[in-house]
Parts: sequence; C-alpha cells; structure tokens
Amino acid sequence: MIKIVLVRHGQSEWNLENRFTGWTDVDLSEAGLEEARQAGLILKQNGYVFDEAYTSYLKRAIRTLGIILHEMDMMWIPVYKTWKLNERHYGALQGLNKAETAVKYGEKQVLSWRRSIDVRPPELSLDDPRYEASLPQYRAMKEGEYPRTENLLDTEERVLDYWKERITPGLSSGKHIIIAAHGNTLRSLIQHLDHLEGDSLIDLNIPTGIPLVYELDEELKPIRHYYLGMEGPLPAGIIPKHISKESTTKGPPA
Ligand SMILES: O=C(O)[C@H](O)COP(=O)(O)O
Repeated sequence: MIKIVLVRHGQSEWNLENRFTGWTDVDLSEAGLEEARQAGLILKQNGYVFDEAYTSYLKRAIRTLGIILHEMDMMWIPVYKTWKLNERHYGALQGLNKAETAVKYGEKQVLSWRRSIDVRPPELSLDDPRYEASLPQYRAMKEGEYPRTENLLDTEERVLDYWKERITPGLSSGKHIIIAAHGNTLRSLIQHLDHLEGDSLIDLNIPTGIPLVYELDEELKPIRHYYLGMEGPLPAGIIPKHISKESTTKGPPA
C-alpha cells in the first residue's frame, strides 16, 4: 500500500474576502497560517515522514508547505515547485467577490463556473493587468501556455501531466510524498483518482489546511482516503473544528 498526503493551502486573504483567486498570488490569512501550523503538528503527531514535497508557484501553497515542514522538522527534504500545480485559473473572475458575482450572474452560473468540469469563466484579455505571463516565474512557459481562463478539465490536463511525469515514479519507487496545492488542483487530481463525475464532483470541496491521506495500491489505484486529525483518521465527512467555517464544506465522498 502506498500513502500520499494532499493538503490544500491554509485559508488565504481572498478566501477570507470570498474573492475568486485563481493565479492571483495572495498570501495566507492569520487563520491560514494557524491552519498550516496545525497541519504540520497533525502530521508529526501521526508519525508521518516525507522524502519529497511538491507545490505550486503560488505563495499561499508554498508557505503552507514550508510551515508544515517546519513543524515536522523536515525542511531539509527536496521541494519541487511548478506552475502545473497552480490553482485553476479563474479568468476574468479573478479578484471579483463570489457573492457579488452570484448576484450579478446568478447562483447557478457561478456554481457552474466554480464546480462543473467543462465550463470556462470569461477569459482575460492579453492587455488585462491580471494577465501576468511576464512575471519571472512564468517566463519559461511556452507561447500561449499561460492561461487566460480554465475549466476543471484544463486544470486536470496540466495537473495529471505533472502527476504522471514527476510524481507517480517516486510513489511507485516507495517515496513518501506530500503535495501542498489548491482547491481545484486537488479536485482535479481526486476526480482522476476516484473517477468522479456529475453531482459527486459538483459537491467535492476540499477544506483548507487539513491533511488528506490517499492510500493507493501498487497500480496507484485508491484503496481508501481520509482526513487526518490529531488522533488519526477522521470519520468520513468530519472536518476538525479548527478549520474556518467558509472552508469546511463536503470533502471527497466516503
Ligand atoms: O481560486 C479560488 O478562488 C479558490 O482558491 C478556490 O475557489 P473555489 O472554491 O471557488 O473554486
């Protein structure tokens, strides 16, 4: 049996303000910093050790991982960063308040943008200041690779590309791996692992800052998964109290 730990970054400043974030590089809120510390303590308390870690180019995930590894006294392990694990790009919605957007476009439309697999939000124009392909961390991307908007399938394509090319070889060779990433990055990976579609995908929300353990067989097919608390695996559907309300919604189906 092979175990991998997935963790969504701690609550961010725009999670707190209920804004569409995507590739906007916002920091963790105070609650998010504490969630990251708690995640590190939970993993240490449960005796987890890691050989390598993966994260995105976005500071909310990078800092979450750094705090977790600091709490575990594991800052010495290799950490691999990639834009392919960045959050799903929310296009021209980035920066907008989610509640205000729902008033303007309707709840149904916003739910479809947020949780369907094949609906892209309006795209960013190339002269939009939020189109940040010129930032140093994205300069090595190929022409047209920097997204102007994404649906979950677009995100899943780049996440799975990296998962298959860079992460599964380590897993199959017995490495203990943690991935600190984003709500939709992890939703797209879980969609692939658990073959989720329809309502079970629409209802899939990953809480911030809680370690999610996937146990995989030799073919890397899921055997079971569970969120981790201080006392070990949490019963399905239970999210620890310390997580802020707006991030505690239904986790992966039991
Ligand atoms: O990018 C964002 O806005 C959040 O990280 C995830 O938002 P969502 O839960 O609306 O997809």
